[in-house]
Amino acid sequence: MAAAAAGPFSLREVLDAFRRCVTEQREVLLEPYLSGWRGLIRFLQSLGAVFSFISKDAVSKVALLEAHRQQHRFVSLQALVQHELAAGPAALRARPDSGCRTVLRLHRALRWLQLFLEGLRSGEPRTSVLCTDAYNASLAEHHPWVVRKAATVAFCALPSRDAFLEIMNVGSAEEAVAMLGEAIPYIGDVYGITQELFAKHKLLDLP
Ligand SMILES: CCCCCCCCCCCCC/C=C/[C@@H](O)[C@H](COP(=O)(O)O)NC(=O)CCCCCCCCCCCCCCC
Repeated sequence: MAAAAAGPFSLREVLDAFRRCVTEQREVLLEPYLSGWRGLIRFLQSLGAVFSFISKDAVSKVALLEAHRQQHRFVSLQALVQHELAAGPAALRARPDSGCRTVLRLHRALRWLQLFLEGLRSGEPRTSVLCTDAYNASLAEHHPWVVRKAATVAFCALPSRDAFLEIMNVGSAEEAVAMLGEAIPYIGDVYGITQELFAKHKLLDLP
């Protein structure tokens, strides 16, 4: 898979990617955005086969966006949205493979990530509880019952908080928590800009 880089996951690369995302003009750059997602997917894949139905969906969405990015040479999320909106809102809503509806799915997952990382940082030891709470406050309302059920079952297989902090590969638990504190605002910034962009163009409910 071209999306996967070699070597073990490190939270640092995800932090770096999301840090590179936002320009001075408050645009979201697609290349680091998709790199950040590739890093997250690699992490998810390292957690085992129970999560493969989730990582497969994320992989296909990142691949679709990467193809759009290369085909149209989009630099930013704003350019992608503008390009797809030019065909008219009705045409955009009718496209099951649009970049906008695909970004929207990842965007909702980014909110999950933000909440989950905040939870990890807070010290709650039960990662499955953190994960379920973050999911219920973000993605769950957009998923049908069967997906919610499968997700909730998978969350029970999550490693403990200590194991989680360790596989982030940034050193001690304290260092991992410190890096979470650094990463969360960057992720929140990308989330906030995307949310505003999609709200402005009434794209938050794209089917
Ligand atoms: C660490 C535990 C990981 C738990 C992941 C939590 C998110 C749970 C998502 C469950 C999605 C189930 C798969 C199916 C999804 C699709 O139905 C659904 C709708 O798509 P459609 O409109 O094209 O049909 N897709 C989505 O909503 C997009 C889901 C994307 C999930 C990406 C999750 C990446 C998680 C990365 C974990 C990294 C943890 C990092 C800690 C340092």
